[in-house]
Amino acid sequence: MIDKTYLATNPNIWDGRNDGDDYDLQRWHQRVEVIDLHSAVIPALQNGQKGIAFIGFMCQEGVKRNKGRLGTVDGPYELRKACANLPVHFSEDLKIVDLGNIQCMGEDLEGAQISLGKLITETLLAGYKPLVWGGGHEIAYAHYLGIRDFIDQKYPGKKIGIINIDAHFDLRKPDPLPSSGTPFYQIAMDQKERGNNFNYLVVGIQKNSNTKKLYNTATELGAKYISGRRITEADKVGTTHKLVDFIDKVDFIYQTTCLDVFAAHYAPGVSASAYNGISPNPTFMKMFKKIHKSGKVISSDIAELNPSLDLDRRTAKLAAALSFEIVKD
Ligand SMILES: N=CN[C@@H](CCC(=O)O)C(=O)O
Ligand SMILES: [Mn+2]
Ligand SMILES: [Mn+2]
Repeated sequence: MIDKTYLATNPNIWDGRNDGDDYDLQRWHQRVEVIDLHSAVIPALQNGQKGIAFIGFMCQEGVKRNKGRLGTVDGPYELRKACANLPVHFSEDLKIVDLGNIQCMGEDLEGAQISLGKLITETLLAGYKPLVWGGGHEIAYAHYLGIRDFIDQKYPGKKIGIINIDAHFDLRKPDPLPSSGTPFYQIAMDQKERGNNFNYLVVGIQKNSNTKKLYNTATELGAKYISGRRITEADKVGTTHKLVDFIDKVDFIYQTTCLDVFAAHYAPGVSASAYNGISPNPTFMKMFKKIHKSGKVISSDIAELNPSLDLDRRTAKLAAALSFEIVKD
């Protein structure tokens, strides 16, 4: 299953404060089992046991092709460090594994996307819920390939819905190459070829971050969106309705978060930082939890962490906080 793009995680990353071995004293670094797929297979889950699998996507080729600021290749490393000290607030029998990383070799983005997709399919087939840490938003096309192939094998005909929390549509047409700005266009074309609807909801869209052409493409492709300025308590009823309506119409959800959806003071460590991005306040977090508690999310990722632009590890900690909500009971 693995090839030259695979790089196992150094178990030393998963280290931090140790308050003791009792379950209620533990932190993530005491629970995460690092698996080196060169010498081991994805561990089997017991009957009924739940599993979360962390995977890193060490890649910035898509951001480079999209003329962005480089640094996302180091995102997975910083994200693991930011998660290591998180307290354990999940059931004692939840299995958490770190399956390692897929790296982009040179300019071979397409090869890395295929490898990541295969690893995600295998992880899903083993019964785990993947949480993939990027990497630029080119992660999304790879992630989709992995989920699509899993659904084809296990649940043929079931509908995939994508919820992208992002300031951007990322619906550019490859010109000529795919990049971090094209993944959802690529997915839309693939779904079309298969005779399926493109079920895509973007949460956090900013007018000053997307051209008219991108809005038109979104309309043509039947994409739905919720503007960043609507993620407020005052607009809660309308946004919740839109969200629930989308969730109800699909069978499985792939949830992806592009960290540049957050305002620059919360998320300075991204290529396309935004002064007017959304806030990770309780209104947003409730919405985020609503998606993840729907029971339909089979896989998720967090993209665009660029540690070289981060301040005081703020963006990494925000990404860790989102990971915490995904993993928590
Ligand atoms: N993944 C990011 N996509 C954005 C980047 C915008 C920017 O760099 O300003 C896009 O292509 O629209
Ligand atoms: Mn974005
Ligand atoms: Mn994006």
